[in-house]
Amino acid sequence: MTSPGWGRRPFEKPPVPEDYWNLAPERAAEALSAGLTGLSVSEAAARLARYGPNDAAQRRHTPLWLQFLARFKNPLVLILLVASAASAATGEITSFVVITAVILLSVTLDFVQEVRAESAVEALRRSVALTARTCRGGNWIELSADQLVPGDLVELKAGDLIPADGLLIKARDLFITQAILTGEPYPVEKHAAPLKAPAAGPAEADNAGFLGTSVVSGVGQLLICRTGRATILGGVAKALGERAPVTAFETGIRHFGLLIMRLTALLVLFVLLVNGLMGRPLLESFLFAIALAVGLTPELLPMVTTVTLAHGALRLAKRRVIVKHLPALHNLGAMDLLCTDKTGTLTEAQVKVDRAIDAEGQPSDRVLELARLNSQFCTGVRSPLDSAILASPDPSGAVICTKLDEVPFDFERRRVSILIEREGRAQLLVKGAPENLLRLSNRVEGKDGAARPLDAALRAQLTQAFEKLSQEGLRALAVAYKPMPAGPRAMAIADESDLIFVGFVAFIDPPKQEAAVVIRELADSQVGIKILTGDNEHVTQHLCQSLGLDVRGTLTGDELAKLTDEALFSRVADTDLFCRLTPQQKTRVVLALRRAGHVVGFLGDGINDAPALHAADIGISVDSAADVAKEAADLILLDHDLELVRAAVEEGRRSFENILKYILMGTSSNFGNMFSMAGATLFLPFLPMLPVQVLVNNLLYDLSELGIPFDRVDRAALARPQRWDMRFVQRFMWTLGPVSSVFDFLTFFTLLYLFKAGEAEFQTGWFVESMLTQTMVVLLIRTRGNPFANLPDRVLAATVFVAAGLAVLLPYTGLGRWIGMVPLPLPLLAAIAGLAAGYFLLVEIAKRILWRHAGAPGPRLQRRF
Ligand SMILES: Nc1ncnc2c1ncn2[C@@H]1O[C@H](COP(=O)(O)OP(=O)(O)OP(=O)(O)O)[C@@H](O)[C@H]1O
Ligand SMILES: [Mg+2]
Repeated sequence: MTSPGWGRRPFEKPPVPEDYWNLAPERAAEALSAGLTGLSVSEAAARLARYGPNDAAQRRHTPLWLQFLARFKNPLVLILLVASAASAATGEITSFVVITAVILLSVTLDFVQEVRAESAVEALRRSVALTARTCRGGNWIELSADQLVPGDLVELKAGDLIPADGLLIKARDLFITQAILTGEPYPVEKHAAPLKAPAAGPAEADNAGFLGTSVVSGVGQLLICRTGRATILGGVAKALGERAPVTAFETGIRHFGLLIMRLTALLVLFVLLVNGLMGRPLLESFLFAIALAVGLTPELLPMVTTVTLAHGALRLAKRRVIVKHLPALHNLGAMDLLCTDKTGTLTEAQVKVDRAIDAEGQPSDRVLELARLNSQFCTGVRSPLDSAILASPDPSGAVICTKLDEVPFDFERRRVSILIEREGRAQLLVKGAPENLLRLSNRVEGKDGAARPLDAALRAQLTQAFEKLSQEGLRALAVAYKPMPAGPRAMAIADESDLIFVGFVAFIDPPKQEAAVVIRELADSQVGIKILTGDNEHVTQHLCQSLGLDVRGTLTGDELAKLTDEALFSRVADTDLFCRLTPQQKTRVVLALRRAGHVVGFLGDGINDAPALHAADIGISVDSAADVAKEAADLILLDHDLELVRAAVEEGRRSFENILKYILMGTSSNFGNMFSMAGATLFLPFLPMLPVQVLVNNLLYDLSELGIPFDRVDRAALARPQRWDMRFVQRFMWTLGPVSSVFDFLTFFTLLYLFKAGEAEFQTGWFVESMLTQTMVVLLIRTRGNPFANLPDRVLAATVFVAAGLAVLLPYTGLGRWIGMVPLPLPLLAAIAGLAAGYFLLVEIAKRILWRHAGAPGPRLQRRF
């Protein structure tokens, strides 16, 4: 609802050079006229006005009256404006007044509804917007990231998405993934020290942090130098965070719009031609043709779509689900496959240490002590495993040692290394996935503390011990260490070799029984589940067993790495468990599933889930997730509960169905009426309806449809994924359109030959008949089954009956007379009622046949990438 500021002063460029990373922090702060202690509240406000908000789109809020005026740029409204001017110029005051009223009413209606819907949704979106810890007026506060300005000071910690571009003024073991900028998947370490040699580009600027990159581990402080569009990423992506891909439903709606436009053009030309040949007055023919075009256009479609989606989003918000991106609801309605992670979704995420055992399988305090030191010093995202280790009883009491360095956890290595100094000796402590640690070890520590070689037999024995733990459903981490030479106080990944294996820490994480119930419900409504996890296959299989889920096929990351995309494509269908996946492999699986024609949802909360969240049709995350995951998601669950996903799927299907109702109405009843109107010009000696009457007719029809976004939806429509099927819409149109026309011609016949109606009476009679049938028929079309068993929502019932009632009463009022209507005799009204009843009966029969043959959701298209 905002557009780039119209003719207003553009935002200023930030006062630092583009290669500000070559400046010392003090120089940069000076250039920014800020200190290194943050801004005052008033200064920040002034800067926000000068440099603009920190979002890539940098939109100024357009005043409401300008937004309102902007609607008059719509071609349809322009045609109407021309028509009203033409009427005024030729003295057709009645037409002029009615057309103007129609324009004002429809524009206002549209505007008010959309503004209300969008501001409600915007408020929801803001409630889950990214925040940054910022120093303002000497206090550290959590601030919405779009409020940041050059000169602000921001704190960074593991899991954060960097909110703008800036210079690091503090950094401790700070590792940042810059894949989005440089394509480099591994995190790079950043320092607060000035660069030794000037850096040519951001890739070499090890002292700067950039918008959109994420903190893997460590902590830091960033002096914000450039915000919004002045950032590197902001310059590239005009609207960051707004997911551009159009949903299949949106494409469908566009095709539908084109179809209607073509038909309208044809019909209008036809009418103009016929009237011209028949020598009717030019202005009147023109106005009539215009009125037909207006009548045919589904002008409320954008409003109905937005209001329906917004209504769905608000209902979901009550159930604690936030929709960040409205069209995502379409995809939710179409989703037939949900990929999910394990921890927190299928388990309670209440991880506890079950036992710690040494290489011989005996309980060992030493293992726990080393694990605890490792967890205590690691600065990466606090994993539930670390929290569990730190929460377990401490047998050894506080050990006195200092941390020298760290190589943080990442999902490729699956381990954390900490270099410590203890009693004057340097030691490397490694904790991570057992397979990986066993591979890196060449010795084993015995009970006596002595290390002996790790031979093949011992290796097999340890692998077996690990598998046994996993099969019991216990997650396990291995612990290993290595004495380091005195001197160097730093370490690198290369040091993680020739380790001494010490033992395992095993964790329990109780399965979430409710999840199994929801998974079954999802299966009943035709949404399949696949589990994509970084954990190993034994634990995951055990978990599925204890939840009573039967799974077909398991694929591990190692196996997956050997498959080509084609081979993977042929395997995904009968594989339900994907284990030990790296973040990139999660993405590969999602893409393969999409290629197989599925509409794929992905639920995950970790940094490692972010790429797959992006790749899926619908990314779903939770409020407590890492920033990157939240940012990549379309849907945020405020509670980590699969039931919310089920509710969201239902809501997606509900909005699909309600939008479809409007479209089906437009293609059948409305289309049929306008079609007959054009046809009637062929043989009637006068216009079948006056242009103003057509416009009023259209206005009342619009009024009757206003309740559609709030309507109830059949159970049958919620029972399976909803896909846009243009062929079905067309079949609907070419069946119900003619049905409507048949009755229209029967009405003509009745009026002309049975009642010998004159021009005004004919036009009035037909107005009433067409209004009655057009509006009331929604009560039949809105449901796939028996309309008496599936009653409409109160709002829709009210709009329909008010519109129909107004249509019947209008001829008896002054207003009716003014637009050329005459009161209808009762027998004629009765005949019209009879005709309408016949029409409803035929529609009901045709509708049921159509739906019976509608078959499964639309064809599964193979997608190309
Ligand atoms: N804090 C940690 N220290 C050492 N190793 C870890 C740590 N956290 C995770 N790992 C290792 O990395 C593996 C993958 O991590 P994790 O299980 O969290 O992946 P995931 O894909 O997020 O799983 P899930 O589907 O359960 O969310 C773990 O199985 C474990 O071996
Ligand atoms: Mg996870």
